[in-house]
Amino acid sequence: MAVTAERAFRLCQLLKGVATREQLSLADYLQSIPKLDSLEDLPAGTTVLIRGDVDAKVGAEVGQGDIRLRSMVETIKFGQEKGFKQVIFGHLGRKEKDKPIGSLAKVATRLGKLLGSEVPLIEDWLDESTNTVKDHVQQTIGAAPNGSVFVLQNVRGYDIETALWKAKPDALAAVAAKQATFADSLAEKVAQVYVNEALSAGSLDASSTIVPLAMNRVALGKYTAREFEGPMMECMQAQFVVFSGIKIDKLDDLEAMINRGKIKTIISAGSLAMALKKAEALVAGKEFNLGVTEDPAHADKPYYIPPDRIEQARRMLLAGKKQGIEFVLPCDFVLADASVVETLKPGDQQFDIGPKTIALFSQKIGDFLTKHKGQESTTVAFHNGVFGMFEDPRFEAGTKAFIGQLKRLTDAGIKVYVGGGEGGTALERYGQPNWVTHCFTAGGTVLNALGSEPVPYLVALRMAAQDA
Ligand SMILES: Nc1ncnc2c1ncn2[C@@H]1O[C@H](COP(=O)(O)OP(=O)(O)OP(=O)(O)O)[C@@H](O)[C@H]1O
Ligand SMILES: O=C(O)[C@H](O)COP(=O)(O)O
Repeated sequence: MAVTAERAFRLCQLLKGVATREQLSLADYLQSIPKLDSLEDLPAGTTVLIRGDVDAKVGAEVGQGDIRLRSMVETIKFGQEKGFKQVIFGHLGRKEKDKPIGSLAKVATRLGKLLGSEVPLIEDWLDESTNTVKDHVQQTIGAAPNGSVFVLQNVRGYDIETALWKAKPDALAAVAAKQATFADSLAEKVAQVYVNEALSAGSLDASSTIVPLAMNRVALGKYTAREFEGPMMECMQAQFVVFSGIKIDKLDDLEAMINRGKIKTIISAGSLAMALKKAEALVAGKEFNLGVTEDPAHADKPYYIPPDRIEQARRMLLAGKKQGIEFVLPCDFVLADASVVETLKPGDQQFDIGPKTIALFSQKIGDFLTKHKGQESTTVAFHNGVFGMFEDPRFEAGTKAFIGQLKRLTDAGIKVYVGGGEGGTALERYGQPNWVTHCFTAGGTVLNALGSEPVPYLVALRMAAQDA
């Protein structure tokens, strides 16, 4: 089915929040999107385009840096058994000024190893002057035997992929028209069946949003469907939530989780905690200086927290307290010179929680365990983010210590889930996989699913499935 610029425009409006979205739950999205097994009836030789989770830093040995690739194997094997010709496409990293975009060569090689078959990489596959697929792609796939698997070179090498990211409302129609051409060309020259097996591809990329609209059939891959239906649905019920990191827009996700009414305890650090700390002081009629974090001279910095976020934090605190939620916030901080302070002065910046906070968090975990004694098997904890600039050993202590606390919760019988992203990296660095119940292979997607915004590719797949 051709996308038509209007349908693409409609989807772009929904994704950018310009048009009003239906209020749907994660379960509603999952119900409306077909699963991989729905493609059982397709004959051998059918070409299937797979949006794959190829954003992986593949290490030297199998098992190193390839967890996202391994997550795709079951779905690809299903297609191989059916005799489909499968074309995997997706992104690796982001375009950075003066740096060449990453190549998927290592990813294709590792996928080949995991599948036990050759996985050729198709280079130079898009004509950017027209946003159409080059003819050699069709010829290569056409000549390949059934069961073949290909990888298209990094889709982010082409500007069309991320054209929606920064598009302003008045530019949406033009961007949608170009992306519709791209999607239609993939449908005409590559495949009319599309599978999303890219749990982490939560950005507004054309490959995971507009492209499915051009397809006759769409489906959610086995791993992705299972992750949403199992662990993600369970995290919706989390009573214990740890939220940290530097991105202040995570406040929206935490607010949505609070409004769901299940949370009993929130431990926070990083920017979110700074906003909550300030809000807590304001509610108590006190002052708490955030240092450079609230200084408008730093408004262009990632750690800057604007006044409207403080107001939001105040609203969240009040709503949370009404529900009986306990907010556990840092009481000391590590500064740039590694000194530890309990209050910040103008000009100060915090890079980690201090030792008193580490002890406080440990004590609060103990309190939580005591309170939930006997109910451990039905209690869920969700952990997102890191407590400081942990990549620098001077500021890793808070993050490192807390990974041990996750083990403590798991050992007590509580189900502990870790959102991917930096929280997942910290678990890898300071702990063992079995210290938690499950670690997601995605960060942003998990926050979207649990938080305030729907996952863009679920919105797109639902629309594609309804129209197909
Ligand atoms: N004071 C701080 N507290 C927390 N993180 C900080 C701080 N200062 C710098 N950072 C950096 O912020 C990054 C983590 O924040 P971010 O909000 O991006 O979390 P994340 O885990 O990547 O999120 P996601 O799970 O959404 O991918 C780390 O690279 C960390 O070094
Ligand atoms: O690594 C990730 O989190 C995903 O691949 C998404 O990457 P992006 O934030 O560059 O879209």
